[in-house]
Order: sequence, then C-alpha cells, then structure tokens
Amino acid sequence: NFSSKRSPAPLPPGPKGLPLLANLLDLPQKEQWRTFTDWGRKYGPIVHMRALGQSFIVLNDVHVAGEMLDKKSAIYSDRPVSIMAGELTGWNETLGFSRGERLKEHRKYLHGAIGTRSAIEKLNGLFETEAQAFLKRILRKPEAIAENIRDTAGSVILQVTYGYKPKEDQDDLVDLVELALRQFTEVTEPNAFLVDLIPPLRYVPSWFPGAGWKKKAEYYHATLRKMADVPLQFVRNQMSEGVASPSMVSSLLDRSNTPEQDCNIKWAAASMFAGGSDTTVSAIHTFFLAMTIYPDIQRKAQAEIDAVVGNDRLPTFADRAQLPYVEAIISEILRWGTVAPLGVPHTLSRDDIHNGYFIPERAIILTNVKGMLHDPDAYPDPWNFKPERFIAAEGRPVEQDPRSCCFGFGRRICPGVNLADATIWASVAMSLAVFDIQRKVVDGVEIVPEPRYEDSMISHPSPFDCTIKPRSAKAESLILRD
Ligand code: HEM
Repeated sequence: NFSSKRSPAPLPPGPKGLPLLANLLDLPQKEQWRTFTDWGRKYGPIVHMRALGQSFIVLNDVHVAGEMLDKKSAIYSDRPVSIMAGELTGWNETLGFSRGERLKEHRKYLHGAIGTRSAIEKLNGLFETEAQAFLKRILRKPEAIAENIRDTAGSVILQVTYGYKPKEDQDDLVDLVELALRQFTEVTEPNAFLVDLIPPLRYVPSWFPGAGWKKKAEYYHATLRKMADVPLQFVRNQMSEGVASPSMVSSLLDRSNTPEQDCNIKWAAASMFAGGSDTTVSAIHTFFLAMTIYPDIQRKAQAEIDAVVGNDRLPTFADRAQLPYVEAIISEILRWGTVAPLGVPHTLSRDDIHNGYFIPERAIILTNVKGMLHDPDAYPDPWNFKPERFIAAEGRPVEQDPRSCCFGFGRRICPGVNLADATIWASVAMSLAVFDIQRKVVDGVEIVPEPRYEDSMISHPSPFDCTIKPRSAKAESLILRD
C-alpha cells in the first residue's frame, strides 16, 4: 500500500471501478486476456488497476514488457505472495515461487542439467527414443492423443531429472505427480480462493465451518510433499545399490551436501516436472489440433521431411537445420496456441517510475502474452495458423519470434526452454514423418475442429476429434522398428 502523497508520478491509466470495492468488480473472471487486450486498446500498453488494496499492472505490449521486465529485471523479478497455492498448499518451496538465495540455487541446478546447448545435446538420444515410443503409443491408441502426449512428456522429464523410466501402462509415480499438478491447477485458478483476496482468512482453523478450503490445502500439501520425496528416495536407493542412471539429481546428490542443499535439490527437481510437463503437453497438443485444421500445411511439412530424410528412417536432430518449414511450424505452435496466456505473475521489489508512470513496489505485474502474440499489427491475420510468418520472403518481413515473450521475462525466464524445444521438435518432426493427421468423418462429412482453449494458467486445447493413421506400410514398420 502507498499513499498518493508518496507517489512521485501518476499511476498508469486504467479502469476506475467502484469506490469501495475499487476494481474488484472489473477484475474479469474468465479469459482475462480478452479484457486485458480491450484495456490495452483503451488505456495504452501499461494499465493500472486496484482491487482490495492491491495494485495490478497489466502489460499489453511486448516491447514495453521487455523494457521493464528484461532490462530492469533486477527489480522486476520477484513473485507475488500466494496464500492458497504458495503458503498453504506448499508450492512456495518450488522454483516458480522461490525468492532470494534459494531462487539462485534452484536455477543453478536446472541450468547445469538443461540450461546449456551441450547439456541438451547429450540428451538428444533420449529425446529421439522417447519420440519413437510416442509414435508407438499413438499407433496403438490413436484416440488417446492427450494421454499419449502426457505420458511422453512425463517420461522425458522423469528420466532427465531422476533417471526414472515410467512403466508403460500405469505408473504410480506418474499418477502421483499428475495428481499434484491437477491440484496446483485448481488452486491457481483466477480468484479460486477467497483467501488470496482476504489474507487474514488464513488464520481460520480448518475445522471452522466454511473453512473446507483449509482442509483441502492440508491434503494437497501432503500430495505435494510426496511428489517431491518419493522420486528423490528412488534416486537415493538406486545410488546406494550402484545402479542409478545418470540424471540431474544423481549428479547433484553428494555425501558432503548440507541438509539445506539437499532440500534445495529436492525442490528444484520437483519443479522440473511442475514447470515442464503440462506446458510441453499443451504445445504438442496444439500441433495435432493445427494439423487437423490445416491439412495443406501438414502436407507441405511432410514433403519437406520426405525430401531431406527420405522414407527409410525417422528424422533425427542431425536433420533439424535442413527442415526450416518444420521449424516455422514450431514457432507458430508457440504463438497461435499460447501455452501460458498470462505468463506467470511477477512483482517488483521497490518503487519504479517507467515512461513517466509510477509503478508501486509489490504491484502484481501481469503480462498479456496471448494478446501480444495475437496483436494484428505484429502478426497480421493473427487467428490463422501460418508458419510462413517465420520464413523470410521477398516483400514481407519475418514476424517477431514468439519466444520474445512466451517463455517469460528477465531473471524468471523459463529455465526449461531448451528442453521444451527439443521435446516438441522430436514429437512434431517424427509424427509428421510417419502419420497422417486427418479430420474425423461423420456421415460422409469432415468435421473441422474449432480452435478452442481451456481457461487456466496453462491453457490446453479443448478436446477435439481427429484420426491418426500411418502414412504407409513402410512408415508403420519404421514406428515399430527397435
Ligand atoms: C512449451 C513449453 C514451455 C513454456 C511455454 C513455458 C513457459 C514458462 C513461462 C511463461 C514461465 C514464467 C516465466 C516468468 O515468470 O517470466 C516459466 C517458468 C518456468 N518454467 Fe517453463 N515453459 C515451458 C517448458 C518448461 C520445461 C520443459 C521446464 C523444465 C523442465 C520448465 C520449467 C520452468 C520452471 C522451473 C519455471 C519457473 C522459473 C522461475 O520462477 O524462476 N518449463 N515457463
């Protein structure tokens, strides 16, 4: 909180709202990015709003977001206090919520494991093997795309982090981490829990009538602790038997670690799955949606792969540089499908003045990433899936790489960018090489799915129908080859 006397400059413009509840009633409940885009048109790229004494800053322009969150990242990289998800459910322990020294320590561990090109290149074989396992899963159960994508992304992350290879059909650890993530999604829904708006409610005991949310928090906290403890114990057991596969955790666990370091390793590792599974899943799911809606784009990509790779083998990372159209499809997936429509909120650790506006300390900064990536000035015809945007052609500039905002900003930028990129590339290139993704036909009529997305922090395509078949008998034999 601050008084207007203290403000050395005016607050950015924004909706006025009612005097007593301030802007609480203006705070949209659904698809917030749409309202934020409207505010951007009305008030400009930096919008201020106040609800129950809390300042919110909404950024609608990628350049302005970069000027603030990247260039001044020393002050714009803190996270807002989160009571339900962070404090009561325990997610404060994970990297995404960490602050200060612990944040540095966590990021250092992830950087070592997945942050550099050489670390990722060492894992290329794993990505290729897992992508082929993905093809097998789809061949076996083409109707279960979402589940197959989820199993694949989960398997990649658990192997990289813990050297743990999940069992094919049902795996207790995968079930556990996915349960924790579903609970996380629930507690981070916009305004899901009143306690985040009225913090003193946190002191209400859980037996108190109406305090069911508190029991829920205790139960979810227990799930989260298990999600961090169980795989760590797995690695310790493997190490003591001398059979541990190389992984982020096995390379960090060391007898000379302090208990605090061990605790940081445990939570940094748990953050890998938390940050990396749902996001990658959404992007790969968008690929199947886009290919169902846009068959011509699919054929063009397949022609590129056939010309470079031929039909006698699957594509590998060694082919990547020769496949620019596939590359453009990946950029377009990240733009059109916007995995995290509002990114992850930042807050600033001290007052700032930006472009003549006062930005108060602890204001919650929301980046309207979906709006930025569908701005018709930056991306003409923004709702159409057009990989060509990212390919140089005469008379038309290449449009801005969506990675300028879709992985976040400044010191908080996604530490999993390279892992995400490799997992998505392998799934996309290999699927295009061997499958035709087609529209479902009902009574002789092709059903074209609507590109609709679920409304949550990590946004997934809503369920849609498609048919997936091997392109040829030869393609099928490539999928099944050991
Ligand atoms: C398409 C895939 C992905 C997208 C779109 C994505 C996007 C993001 C975004 C927007 C943020 C917030 C950045 C900010 O606050 O400015 C973030 C943070 C994070 N991501 Fe990703 N991510 C993806 C994949 C991954 C993967 C594969 C991993 C790890 C294995 C990962 C781990 C994390 C972690 C741990 C954070 C928290 C960082 C922090 O708070 O300092 N992400 N990601």
